[in-house]
Order: sequence, then structure tokens, then C-alpha cells
Amino acid sequence: MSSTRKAFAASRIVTCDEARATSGDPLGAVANGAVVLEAGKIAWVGPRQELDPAVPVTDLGNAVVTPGLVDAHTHLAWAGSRHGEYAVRMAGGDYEAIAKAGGGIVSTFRAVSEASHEELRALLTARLRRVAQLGVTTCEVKSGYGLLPEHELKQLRVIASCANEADLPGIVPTFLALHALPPEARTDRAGYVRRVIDELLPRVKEENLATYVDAYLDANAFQIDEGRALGERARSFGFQLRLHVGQFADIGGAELAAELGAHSVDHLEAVGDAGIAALHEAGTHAVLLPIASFTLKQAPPPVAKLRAAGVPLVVASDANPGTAPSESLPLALALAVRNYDVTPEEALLGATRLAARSLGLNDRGALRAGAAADLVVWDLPHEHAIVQPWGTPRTRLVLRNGAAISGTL
Ligand SMILES: N=CN[C@@H](CCC(=O)O)C(=O)O
Ligand SMILES: [Zn+2]
Repeated sequence: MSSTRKAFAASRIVTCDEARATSGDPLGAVANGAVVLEAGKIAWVGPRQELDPAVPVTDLGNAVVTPGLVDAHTHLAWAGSRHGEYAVRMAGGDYEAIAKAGGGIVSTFRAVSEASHEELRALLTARLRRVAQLGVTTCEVKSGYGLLPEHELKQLRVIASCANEADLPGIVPTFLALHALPPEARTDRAGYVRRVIDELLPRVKEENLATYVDAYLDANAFQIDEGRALGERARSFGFQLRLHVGQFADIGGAELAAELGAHSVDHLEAVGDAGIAALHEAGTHAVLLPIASFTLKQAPPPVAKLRAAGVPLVVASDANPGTAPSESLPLALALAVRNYDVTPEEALLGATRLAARSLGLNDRGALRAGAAADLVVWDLPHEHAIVQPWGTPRTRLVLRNGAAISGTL
């Protein structure tokens, strides 16, 4: 059997495996380690001197090997550009005021409405290829810029079509059902929400276009009762939930997410103690989005309180054309460490094992026997170097299910 096996040896195999974690080494690193791959899965991980001598081994030398990164929050399926809005915001313009005036999400809605399936697919594919170079092997991708049924379904079908491509990162599709009111619905908010719940959600189910359902809950976005109506119906259809909560104001989104058993609440710049306690109780993950708070010049979420309460911390890119015009999960990790006082170990776990768990995926996010052979060979000498703000891809090789999606040996 060993003929179908192959091994990589490197100075640091950073497993992110809970079974290997210790208080001094939460990432479970194996110095001078090896990882054996077979049939798209990891067959063995351990010290190089214990490697089966019959397995052919590629020696990567002074390099770090980690699980493939998992980006648990992206809006990568978009068209157009918001550079005009960005410049206005950098000069002091307010994101929510711009949205109220018909810009923001609604301006991307216009661009997505005008884009064909093929155009949108080409944009998404190019972005997925670039995020693979950055070390991402699994990516959550939301809709939420189609807003009207025809264009939401187009966005979701584009996302689904990329999910079958073996040479791209794996995709977890999310129906971001309530993101903004399209201009067509300005005078009938309740009717819009009802149609999303009663008509669009069943279509998304029927076509099996999403695993998760999401909503943007905030003072100037959708409200708790709207989120509850959507969330309860979504759960009754078998969807799992992840919710935009507390980006600007604490309106009780964390409590609602906990009540509905959401897998994650994302943003959390504004969340109170009761919300944090509820998240812990429900086992809900906090997805931190430091690129968004960087462009919005916001104070960080209460990371110390979340940590103290035992809420699992995930870090994601939030890649979108408005608040996080970046595709880089490694940049998000760097900003989480710099601006949020997240430790490098927390950041890396929050972009691997915990990110995968927040997406309901237990077959990846850690280097251990039986997991998918999703891994990154970094052109860096230590895992702490991954969270430095390089601004360039620092991967040598990125494997998904044992096959290269970026780089060569
Ligand atoms: N705030 C809600 N949604 C996105 C931003 C969308 C946009 O501005 O286009 C976010 O996660 O930051
Ligand atoms: Zn988002």
C-alpha cells in the first residue's frame, strides 16, 4: 500500500489538532515532523524519525506546514467597484449614512443585477484562485448582493457552480437572505421580508443552493423580529445559521443567535455581557472580522471578554467590496493580532480548526489521520511569521484533497 502514499517532511508541522495541543503549544506543532498523504486524505502525522521508511518523502527543509486555511466569512461573489465610496469614507464619510442614501450594499446590488451568470462566475473564479495562493483551501461564500429573487438565485447558482471545481478552494454556500432592502422594496419592507421567507427560502432549499442562512441584524439593517422569523423558518428547512451581529449597535443579535442555535455570530464590535454569556451557553462561534473594523476605523470587539467567557474565536476576511475590500485571510490574521490582541495561536486556530468547526466541517482544519489532505507549505520558518502583514502570498504549495490548487513542488 505504501506505493500510493507520499510524505512531506518539514522543520515544523503545525497540526492544529486538539489531540496534540498542550497549554504551552495550543497548535500542536511537531518539530522535524512528517505528514503522510494517501488518496486525498492524511494517513499519518508524526516525528520524521518515526516515518515508515517505505514511504517516499519530499523534504521541504526549513518550512512550516499547516492545515489549509478556512475562511469562514466572505462575500466573494460580487461585481462592480466601490472605490468612490471608499474614498468618501476615508475622508470621513459614514458607511451607514452612505447606505441610507442608496449607496453601499445597494450599489453592489446594481452591479450584480447587471452581471450575467458567466461574468459573475469569472469574477468569483479569479478571486478563488487568488485566495488559494494565500493558503485558503475552504471558503464560505455568501449571496446577499442579488436581493431580488432572480439575482439572489443567480448569485447562489454561480457559487454552486464553483463548488464543484477540484482546482479551487472548497466552498460552503450561504444564503444571505436579509442583507439590504432593494430600492424596489423601500415602500414595502414587511412584504419584502415575507417574500424572502415564504418564496425565496423554499426555492433555495429546493435547488439545494445553500448550507447556511444569514441575515445582517443591526440598528440600521434588519431587526430582531425579522431575523427570528427568517431563522426559525430556515431551521425548519434544515439550514444552519450564521448571522451578522453587532457590527454597529447591540440590538440583541447575539441573544437571538444563541436562541436559534446559530453556528456563528460575525462582527461583534457591539455586544454586551448578556449576549456574550448566551453565546457561550449555546456554543456559538464568534467570527472576528478585523479588516472591516480597520476600514471603518472602529474600536475592536470585546475579545478579552469573549475569551474569558469561553466563546470560540474565529478570524475571517469578510472579503467584500465595501467594508473589507481585500481577499486576504492572512491580512485578517495580522490585523486580529495587531488590533484585537488576539494571540498568533488564537488567530491560526481561528483560521483552521475552529473556522472549520464553525462551518460544521470536522473533516478539515487540522492535520490528523483521516482528515482531508488540505495543507499549506509556507515559505516561512515559523508559524508566527504567518501572522505578519506580508501583503504578498507566502505559500509555496497549497494542497486540497492532496492535489495542488496553488504552487508546485
Ligand atoms: N455589513 C454587512 N455586510 C458586509 C458589508 C457589505 C458591503 O458593504 O457591501 C460586512 O460583513 O461587512
Ligand atoms: Zn459580512
